[in-house]
Amino acid sequence: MKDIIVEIKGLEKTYGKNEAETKAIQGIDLTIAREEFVSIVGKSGSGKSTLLNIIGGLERPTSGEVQIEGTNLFDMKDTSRTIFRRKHIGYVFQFFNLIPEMTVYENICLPSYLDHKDPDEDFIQTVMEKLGIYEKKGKYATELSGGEQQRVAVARALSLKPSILLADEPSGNLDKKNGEQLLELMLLSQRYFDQTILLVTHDLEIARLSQRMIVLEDGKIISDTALEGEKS
Ligand SMILES: Nc1ncnc2c1ncn2[C@@H]1O[C@H](COP(=O)(O)OP(=O)(O)OP(=O)(O)O)[C@@H](O)[C@H]1O
Repeated sequence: MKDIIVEIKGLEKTYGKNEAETKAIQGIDLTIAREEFVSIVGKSGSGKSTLLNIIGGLERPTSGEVQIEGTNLFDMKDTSRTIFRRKHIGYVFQFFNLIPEMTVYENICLPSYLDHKDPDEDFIQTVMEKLGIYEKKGKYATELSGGEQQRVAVARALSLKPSILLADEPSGNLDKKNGEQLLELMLLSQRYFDQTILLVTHDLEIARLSQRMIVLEDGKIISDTALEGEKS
């Protein structure tokens, strides 16, 4: 039995009340093994982002349990959860959320600064080299192309060596070529840094490159399929 890194039981998330009530997640049980690359697909409004945000500790479920590396994410205080998240989980958003007034290097080090830690310079250099952005280190985020900004966002998500990388439509704003390149980078990062990756995408071609595809509909898992993926 492989080591389990994410374990979700009886997850429910309801937004609003009465007529405005939306059941975004309706009873999800899910187990993810260490170093798995899982894609989450489904129509708009099926609950993909909500699920990812709950796993990432950004949103609290209405009921149910989320264990990350054996720790119950919502049993701890908000401040402890913030620290836990930074240590274990890297997040790549669709809109890269880079700080324009900071250089590439400073953006990548931001999670370390927030954690009052000295950035691991050697590790960050390796990540930048692997992602092909080392020579852009002193540039400002606004001086980069969309694909480069996305790679900076991935490097920032990796900077504290999280065991889990969550990515919400990371290729959503990129053209096909850059979207595929980003996927390759994520596969590379999975290999180099022994990561578990959860990727939300509406692009089935991209999802097919993962090792396991989960389909959501109306906040429920309607299929969960092992794929060949790229990793042997
Ligand atoms: N903060 C919120 N308040 C109220 N309803 C919300 C909120 N966030 C999401 N929802 C609702 O929950 C449902 C699931 O939304 P979610 O964003 O998880 O879907 P999604 O599959 O990621 O969609 P998309 O592919 O369009 O991003 C939708 O009906 C949405 O309108």
